[in-house]
Amino acid sequence: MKNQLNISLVGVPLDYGQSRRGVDMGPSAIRYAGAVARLEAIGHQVTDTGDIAVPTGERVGQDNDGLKNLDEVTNACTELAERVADLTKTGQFPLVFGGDHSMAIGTLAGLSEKYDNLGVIWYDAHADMNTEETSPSGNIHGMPLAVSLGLGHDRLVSIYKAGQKVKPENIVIIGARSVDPGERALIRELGIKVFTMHEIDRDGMTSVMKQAMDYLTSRNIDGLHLSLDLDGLDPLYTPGVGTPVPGGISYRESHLAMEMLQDSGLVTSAEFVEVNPILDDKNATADVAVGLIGSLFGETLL
Ligand SMILES: NC(=[NH2+])NCCC[C@H](N)C(=O)O
Ligand SMILES: [Mn+2]
Ligand SMILES: [Mn+2]
Repeated sequence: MKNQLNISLVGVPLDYGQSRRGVDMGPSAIRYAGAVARLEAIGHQVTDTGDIAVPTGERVGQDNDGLKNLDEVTNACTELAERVADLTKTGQFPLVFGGDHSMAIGTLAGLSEKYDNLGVIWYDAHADMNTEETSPSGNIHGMPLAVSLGLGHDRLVSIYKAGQKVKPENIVIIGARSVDPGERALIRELGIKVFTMHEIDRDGMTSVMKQAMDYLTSRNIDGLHLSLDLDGLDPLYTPGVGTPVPGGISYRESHLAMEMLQDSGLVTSAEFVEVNPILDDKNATADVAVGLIGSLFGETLL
């Protein structure tokens, strides 16, 4: 992605994957923070394809099999998968704004249309690898990585097409510091590569990103998706998230990570999720998201 890209934005105003209202306004907040102008200033061609349809108004969702709002999440992810698949077919770079992280089920399903061996960087305080059996909350935003591995409720696993969308050995989690017991067991069982805050503290972000990218290129990935949950950063920098966890990645480390991804030329799609303007401090979290987008897409200081 060194060169000028054709970037297509997709908004996913989805808050049904968790219990705190307001994250449905994330895509607007990121747009208001100037995402399009920032990308155009770098020289990219940007098309905003608008938002995925999500029911608004008083919450209508219901629990099914221990999953909150299964219908609403399934419907939104199905539409998103189709939109993302279409964009990859026409050579567009899909850049998706959320919305709660359950939307990644749709993004990854759509990407599986083009990529047989997709790499995924999951930048997050959480592993998002619960299933309805292990989830402490029933919130689907804690499950998208498990679902994309083919694990979890059949209706979620069969969104867009049946089965696994991403291989366990092609995933790298960065920034983890809140992992549930069932997720820990699954990480061990599948041998998922995780750089927790411990490795970031001990080795530094430069080394962690080098290791992550060396690992992924050794898997011969045919594309790389960045799924960036704003709660991966310390809530000091990104207070507008529904599940903040202290002791997170710093602002500087995050910019460095984005710059290293840009330099690698590996990234073929990205999503920025969990921006909740109601919980935010004067759109600070969306501002950080747009700054990181700038670094990811080639903005330089000089
Ligand atoms: N995308 C997120 N913010 N996920 C938070 C998940 C929290 C917790 N592990 C759960 O399953 O409910
Ligand atoms: Mn998270
Ligand atoms: Mn997440």
